[in-house]
Amino acid sequence: MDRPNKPAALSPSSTGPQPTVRSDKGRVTATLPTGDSVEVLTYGATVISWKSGSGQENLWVSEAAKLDGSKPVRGGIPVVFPCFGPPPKDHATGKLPQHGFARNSQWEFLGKSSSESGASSSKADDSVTLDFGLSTAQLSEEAKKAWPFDFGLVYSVTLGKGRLQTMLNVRNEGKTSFEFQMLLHSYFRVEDISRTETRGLGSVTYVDKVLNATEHQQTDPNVRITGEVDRVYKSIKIDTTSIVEGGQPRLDITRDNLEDTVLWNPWIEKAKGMGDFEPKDGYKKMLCVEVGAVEGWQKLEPGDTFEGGQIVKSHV
Ligand SMILES: O=P(O)(O)OC[C@H]1O[C@H](O)[C@H](O)[C@@H](O)[C@@H]1O
Repeated sequence: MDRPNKPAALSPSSTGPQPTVRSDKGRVTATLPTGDSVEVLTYGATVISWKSGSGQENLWVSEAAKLDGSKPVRGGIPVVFPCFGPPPKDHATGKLPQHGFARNSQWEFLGKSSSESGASSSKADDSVTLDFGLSTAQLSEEAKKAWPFDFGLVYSVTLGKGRLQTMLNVRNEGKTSFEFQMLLHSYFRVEDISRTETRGLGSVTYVDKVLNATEHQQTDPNVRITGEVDRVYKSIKIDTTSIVEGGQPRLDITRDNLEDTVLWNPWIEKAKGMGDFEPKDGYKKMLCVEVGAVEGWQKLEPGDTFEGGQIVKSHV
C-alpha cells in the first residue's frame, strides 16, 4: 500500500534554514527552524519528547522511566507489536510478553528525509522524517524463538510545524503467513485531567478492561476521565479523536488505516502499583490515546505489507 502524504526526498534546490538531525548514543533528535522538535530512542524506536515551536511538550514521560534500554519506556510513544496486552495462550504470539517485543528491542536508525511541503498541511511547511527499522535478525534469541516469523518493520516519525506523524510499516519477509496486532501507545501530556475530555468516540462499542472486559456502547461523544479508564474502542467511524482541555482543543489524533483506539489512565491505585510511574500523582498530567489494530488479528501473506499510524496536531 502506498503511504499517503509521504514526504518527498530532500530537493537539492531547497533553500532557507534546514531541519537539524543529530544521532548520538542511541538517541535521535530533530529540530525544525520553527523550533518544533522530536527525540527518539533507538531502544523501542520510542519517541520520548515532542515539543511544539512554542516550547510546549506534548508527551508525558514518567520521571522514573528507564531510558537505558533495561525496560520499556513508561511514557512517550512505545510501539506495540505483534500483540496487544497479554497474548492469548493458544495464539502464535502466545509465548510473547504483554505488548510484544517491538518496545523493548534495539531498532536501527535508517536515516532522515526532509520535505519543503507539509506532510498533512496544504500550506508550505518544512518537515523532517526519521526512519527506524527492526527485523527478525535484530531480535533477541528469546523473542525469535517465541515468535518464529520473518518480518521487517519500518517506523517513520515525521515532524512538522505543530504536528507529528508516526507510521508503522509491517512486511512479511517469510514464506508463511503471520497474524499480528499493532498499536502506538501514546502518552499525551495534559495540564489537568479533571478539565480534560476526549471527543470523537461517540456511538462506538468499547471493551472495558476495568469492568471484566465487558462490552459497552459509548453514547456521549465526550468522554471525561474521572477514575481509572482502560477501554478498547473498536471500529471507530470518525478518524480523529481530540483531547480538549477546559473546552479548548489541545491535540487532534487522526488514525491512518487503523480503526481502534485505546483510552488509558491508571488513576491513583494502578499508578501506585507501577514502580516506574512517577510522580505518583502524574496520572493527573497524562492521558493515553492509543491508535491501533487490536480488534482480532491482521493477517499478512508472504511479501505483503501493512501500514498504519497517526497524525497528531498540537494546538499549542
Ligand atoms: O504496563 P504496560 O505493559 O506498559 O501496559 C500499560 C497499559 O497498556 C494499555 O493501555 C492497556 O490497555 C492497559 O491494560 C495496560 O495497563
